[in-house]
Amino acid sequence: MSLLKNVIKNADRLASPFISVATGSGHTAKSAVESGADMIIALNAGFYRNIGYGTLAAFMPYGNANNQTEEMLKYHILPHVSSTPIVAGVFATDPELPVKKRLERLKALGVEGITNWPAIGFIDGAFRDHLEAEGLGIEAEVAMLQQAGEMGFVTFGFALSAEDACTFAKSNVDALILNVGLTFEMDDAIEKRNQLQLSITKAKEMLTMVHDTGHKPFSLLYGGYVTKPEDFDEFLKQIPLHGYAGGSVFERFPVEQAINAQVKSFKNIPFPNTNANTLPRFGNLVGSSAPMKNLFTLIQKIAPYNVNVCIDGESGTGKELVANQIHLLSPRKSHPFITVNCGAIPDTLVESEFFGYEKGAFTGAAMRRQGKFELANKGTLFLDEIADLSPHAQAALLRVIQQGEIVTLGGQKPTPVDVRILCASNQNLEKLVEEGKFRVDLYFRLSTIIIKIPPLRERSGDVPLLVSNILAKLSIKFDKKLIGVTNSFMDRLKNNHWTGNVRELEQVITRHALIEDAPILEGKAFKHADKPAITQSYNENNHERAVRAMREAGGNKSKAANLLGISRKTLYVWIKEGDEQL
Ligand SMILES: Nc1ncnc2c1ncn2[C@@H]1O[C@H](COP(=O)(O)OP(=O)(O)OP(=O)(O)O)[C@@H](O)[C@H]1O
Repeated sequence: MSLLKNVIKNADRLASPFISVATGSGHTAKSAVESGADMIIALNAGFYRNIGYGTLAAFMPYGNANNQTEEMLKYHILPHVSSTPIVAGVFATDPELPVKKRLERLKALGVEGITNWPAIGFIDGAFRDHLEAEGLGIEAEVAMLQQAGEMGFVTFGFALSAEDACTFAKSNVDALILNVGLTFEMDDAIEKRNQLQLSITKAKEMLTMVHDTGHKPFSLLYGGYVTKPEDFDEFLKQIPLHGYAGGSVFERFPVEQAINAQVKSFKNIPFPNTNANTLPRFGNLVGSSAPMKNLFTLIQKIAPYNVNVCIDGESGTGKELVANQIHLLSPRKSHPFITVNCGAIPDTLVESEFFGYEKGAFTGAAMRRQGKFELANKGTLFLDEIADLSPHAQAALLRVIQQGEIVTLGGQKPTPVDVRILCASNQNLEKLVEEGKFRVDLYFRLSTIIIKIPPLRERSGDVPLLVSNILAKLSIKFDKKLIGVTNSFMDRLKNNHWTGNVRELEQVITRHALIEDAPILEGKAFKHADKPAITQSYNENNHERAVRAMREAGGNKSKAANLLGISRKTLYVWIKEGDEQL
């Protein structure tokens, strides 16, 4: 069964809102995948938006809407998507192919779901009456979705009114996308609240009428006055929605950053009344051991103040989750949270990554590009793997921290930026300072507060909670009943060394959930399969372990990182450590 079908079937057990991005280009699809979106909807509206038309242009069946969508999928979107489920927006009347043929072609491309688009619901008045009379109205959309359902697609009824939503629900669509209007950004706070409340009322009315029909399809919100995570949080508090299907909230300029920052924050919104939420947690951090409770208290204390924080912890201990939680508990929470992986920036690109560039600043600079500091303005910048910054990059970073302003490449005058910096490292920064590899002045600027996340082996009491949390997520993902692990397996998990910490635990549980057939995992294969010789040879250093893992994985970096239970980023660091020793 497809991933999408599983999620929909287990909708009431979702731990966090289901977030989809409606895309009309390869660029936005790529960002959606990178941001961890649960689904992508390919709509030609996004295509028109990209070439500068208002979205209404997309509702006109210019040319052949289905040809456009199919080509957009084939040449732009699919090359960037591997496992994220894709839903295609299909026009119910196709001038070129019988609808069944069109759906077959989309199936062959790997599309998992179908929605009615351009939706007739956008059209009203006499024109709609004529279209309905011609058989081009909602009945045609219902018939198209029914055909898609019979062919094994997951069907999404895209509805603009309560009546249309009920029509789709009664025709047994798998899911509804409830459009509550266009997305508007508004400066006037009172007006925005009013408009938001109006769209909440509209969505509530739509969903109540649908539920009154006796149908309870998976329901996603679309559009509306939703530009910030708090806006969607308001909806979730008042209406039993399963998630957000996008609209232009994610496709704002600069697109890549907007999608990335927004999707993550939307997914972080606590979802009321789920099993996974009954676990002791602090935001998305699960834990109840004494060191974790201390950590949560410390985060709570320091988060509201505008101080830079350095997060210190081994690979996979949850440094990014901690950084995100600090941001969410700060007054900056409605501004961007931008992550930079310092290990991934080549030295020559440091300035353009951090500060951005003007059009024409160098060959190839076809348009102005904002740097990470500008993107994070008023928000939080999370510098991951900070120890990987070259001396040159360290100097550039220190300058902007000291001066509170940036100058873009090719730019003339400095622009002030207001950014809180959080950084993380899985190497000992103090030691690097002593060794002269990290600037002491920068270290002091970044480490006003140091937060240490204890390795998992020092808080084995958290293992059962983490296992429950992982199983809850996996049982939805794989549509398997996963209740727990046997006592003997739990003892072994609690006593394991966990070099790769929580990430490694996630990988071990995932492997067992897949290979074992019972709802209670026994972990018979654990010793041999999950603790290969590489993790048992404690006298090997990280570089040697990385090299051995690379050999075992036949040179495949992702596989090697998996074997060690570390991220690819960390694998690079470990491989590089050897070069430095030579
Ligand atoms: N306390 C926790 N509760 C729930 N999940 C956790 C916790 N700690 C870590 N995780 C999960 O473990 C994985 C690794 O977390 P994260 O990426 O934040 O670690 P990291 O320390 O930043 O790793 P790296 O140094 O390798 O980048 C993620 O899937 C995260 O959700």
